[in-house]
Amino acid sequence: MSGGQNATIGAGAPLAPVGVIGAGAWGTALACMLASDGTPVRLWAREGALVDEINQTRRNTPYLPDATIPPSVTATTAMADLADLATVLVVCPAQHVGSVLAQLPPRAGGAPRDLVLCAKGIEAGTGRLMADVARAAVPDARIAVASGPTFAREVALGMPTAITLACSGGQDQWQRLAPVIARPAFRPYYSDDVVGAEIGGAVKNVLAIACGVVEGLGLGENARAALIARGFAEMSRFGLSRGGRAETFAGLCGMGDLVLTCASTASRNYSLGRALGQGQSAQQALAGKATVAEGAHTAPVLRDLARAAGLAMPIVEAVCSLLEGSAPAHAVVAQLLARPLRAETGMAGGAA
Ligand SMILES: NC(=O)c1ccc[n+]([C@@H]2O[C@H](COP(=O)([O-])OP(=O)(O)OC[C@H]3O[C@@H](n4cnc5c(N)ncnc54)[C@H](O)[C@@H]3O)[C@@H](O)[C@H]2O)c1
Ligand SMILES: O=P(O)(O)OC[C@H](O)CO
Repeated sequence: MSGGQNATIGAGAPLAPVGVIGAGAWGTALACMLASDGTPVRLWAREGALVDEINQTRRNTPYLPDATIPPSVTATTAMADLADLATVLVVCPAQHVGSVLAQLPPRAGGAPRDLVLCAKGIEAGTGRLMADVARAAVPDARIAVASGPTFAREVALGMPTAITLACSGGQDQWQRLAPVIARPAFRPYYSDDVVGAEIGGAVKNVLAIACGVVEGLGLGENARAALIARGFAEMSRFGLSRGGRAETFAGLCGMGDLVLTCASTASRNYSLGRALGQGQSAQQALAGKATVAEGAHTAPVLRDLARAAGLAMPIVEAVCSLLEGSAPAHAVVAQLLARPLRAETGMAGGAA
C-alpha cells in the first residue's frame, strides 16, 4: 500500500450534496449514513407515496422501518433533481440499474460524474456486470463499486461497517470519493479491482441461498462451513476467470460478505434458501415480497456464464435446480455429496 491511498474523512471540506438512486433498504441506509454529518442528500425513489412519507415523517416503513431519516435527506421522484450532482450512488436492484440510469440526465455543462454502484448482481439476459450496464447507460460516467458486509439496518443505526470501494479511476477517484463516502463508523477500503468487487457481491448472494438451504434441511454447522469454503472456491474460480484478483475475493466484498450473509436470517438470500430447504417452492417463498433477494436473479445467469466458460460451479448449479423446482432440496444435496472426490486446491482451473 503506498501512501497515496490514504484519504481522510472530509475535515474542513464543504458538504457537497450527494445523490442516491433507490430508496429501498440499502439506498435509505446509505442516505442516512451520508447525512449523519449534515451532508445534503437527494434520495430518488420510484414511489411517490414513499417520497411523501420520507419527507413528511422521516420514516421509510416499507423498506427500512427501524431508521429515523436525518433532516438533510430530501426524497424526490424527479431524476432531474440529481442532475447537477458530482457524486451519485446507484442503489436499485441489479435488474433495474440499466433502465433507471437511462433516466438520469447528463450533468450540466457536460461535467463528468462519479457513479458509485451499490447493487449486487448480474444482469439476466445479457450477463453484464453492473459496471458494464452503467457504462452503456451513462458512457462518460466515472465508475466505482461499493460492496461489502453491510446489512442496511445496522448502517442506518450508525453501527461500525467497512466496505471495499473499487475505483475504476484508481487513486485519483479514490482521493475524490473517500472523503465523500467515509464517516467515523463507515470505512471504505481502497481497491482498483472493479470486476473482483462486483463478482464478490454478486456470487455471495447465490451462496447465501445455498447456506440457507443447509439450515432449512437441518444439516448442521459443519455442512454450512464446508459450503462457505467450497462456495468461496467457486467465487474465486469464476472471478479469476473474469480478471478479478484473489486478494479481492479474500477481502470485505468476498469472504467478508460471505461471513455475514451465510449465517444470518437477516439476509434475504439466506432466508430464501432456508424456505427452499424447508420445502417451499421459490414462488411460494418470494410471493408478495416487495424486497429483493438478488441471488434468485443472479443464479441462472451466473450458471450460464460459468458453463459457457467451462467452469465448474456445482453449488451454483444446485441453487438453480432448487429455484427452478427441478428436484427437492434433499435430492439436490445428495447429488452434491455424491460428486467424485478430488483435490481441494486448484481454484484457478475449471475443475470443481
Ligand atoms: N439491504 C441491504 O442490506 C443491502 C446491502 C448491500 C447491498 N444491497 C443491494 O442493494 C440493492 C438494492 O437493494 P435494497 O435492499 O435497497 O432493496 P429493497 O429490497 O429494500 O427494496 C426493493 C427496491 O426495488 C425497487 N424496485 C422495485 N421494482 C423496481 C423497478 N421496476 N425499477 C426500479 N426499482 C424497482 C423498489 O423501489 C425498492 O427500492 C440490491 O442489489 C442489494 O443486493 C442491499
Ligand atoms: O439481505 P441480503 O441477502 O440481500 O444481503 C444484504 C447485503 O448484501 C449484505 O451485505
